[in-house]
Amino acid sequence: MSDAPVIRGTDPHSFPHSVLAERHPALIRKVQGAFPYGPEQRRALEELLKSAVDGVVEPPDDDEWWDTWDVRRYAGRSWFDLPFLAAESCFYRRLLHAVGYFRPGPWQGVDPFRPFKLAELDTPEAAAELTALDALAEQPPREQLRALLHGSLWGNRADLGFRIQSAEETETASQLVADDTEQLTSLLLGADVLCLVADNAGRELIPDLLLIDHLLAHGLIDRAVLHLKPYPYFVSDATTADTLDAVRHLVAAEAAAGHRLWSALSDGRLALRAHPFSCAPLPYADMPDDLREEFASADLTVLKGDLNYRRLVGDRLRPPTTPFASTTAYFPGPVAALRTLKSDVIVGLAEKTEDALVKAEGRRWRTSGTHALIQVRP
Ligand SMILES: O=P(O)(O)OC[C@H]1O[C@](O)(CO)[C@@H](O)[C@@H]1O
Repeated sequence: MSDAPVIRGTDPHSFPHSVLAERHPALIRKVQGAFPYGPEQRRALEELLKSAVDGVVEPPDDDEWWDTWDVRRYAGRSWFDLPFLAAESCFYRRLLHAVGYFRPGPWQGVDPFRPFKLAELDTPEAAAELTALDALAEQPPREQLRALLHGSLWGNRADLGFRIQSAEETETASQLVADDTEQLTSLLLGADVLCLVADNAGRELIPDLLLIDHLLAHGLIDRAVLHLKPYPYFVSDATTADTLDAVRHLVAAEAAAGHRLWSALSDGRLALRAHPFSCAPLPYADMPDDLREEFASADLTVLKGDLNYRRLVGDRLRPPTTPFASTTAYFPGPVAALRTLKSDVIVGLAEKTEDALVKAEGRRWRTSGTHALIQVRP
């Protein structure tokens, strides 16, 4: 089914079009408001704003990322004509370039999204996550694991890019459209090494870290490898700096998990990775050999979030009943996806589930973030 249509934003009524035409400009405005950038950066951001709305892709000459991932070929084309995954990825690269993130100088390495990510850590929702841990300890072990998995899953709803467009945070109608929780729990209980491919910082990363801590602290796994982005990407995607912020936050909150995670990082039971491919505009099917070997050496890889899901199954409009197992057969080891639905891509649905969703909501269920899934390919 690799010839299923690639998702693009060409249709003005489509979801990708709305992301490119509305979400990206709103994000630039937010970034402009968050820092006292100098004239050069302000000019570059204004140019990007114009280009994002009605311009074309203009790769900067001094950025080799465009060559590394062969996306300079999109120069001169409308953002809306590009494959959606490439359009978004190129947009974030341009945004970082505009604020001088990669250029030697005082703004080098200053994450334009950091204020938003830090604010996430201080929300009542993040605090509630920690309070809930005490009550959880009273539950039977399998129930604890299930609750932590679901905490990590629903934490994925918390990305800032998504909330820029959908202001309301609907708690109603939340449901799993595919639920392999039992299979995932069994796989985790038999695993020594877990790879967790993180998605967002802040309110998503905290439950991810609590899950990892639980697995390590109870001896359910020996080692965890946490895959992060090497630099800011898709607004709230977690980097090493964000992970350290989250662990420091847990330590400051005097959560025992914070101290245990600190030790696990120090003694190597929790290892961090930041592979360049994590910010590539490509599906995981095209991953380089060293990353493939890394995933192959784990007993289980869990991919978090919508973007990772799109990259795992391919950013294409496949029939929703296409089996998850065959779509991910190329992945070099057991793999699981934990994702709230925030884009058109979906596979692995039962026919009656798809029918019921379409009947009740048309297409909205695909992108509203009110539905989620846990899918596993052992
Ligand atoms: O943080 P997540 O779960 O990867 O979601 C990010 C999603 O937001 C978007 O950028 C816009 O919806 C999607 O394209 C992307 O998949």
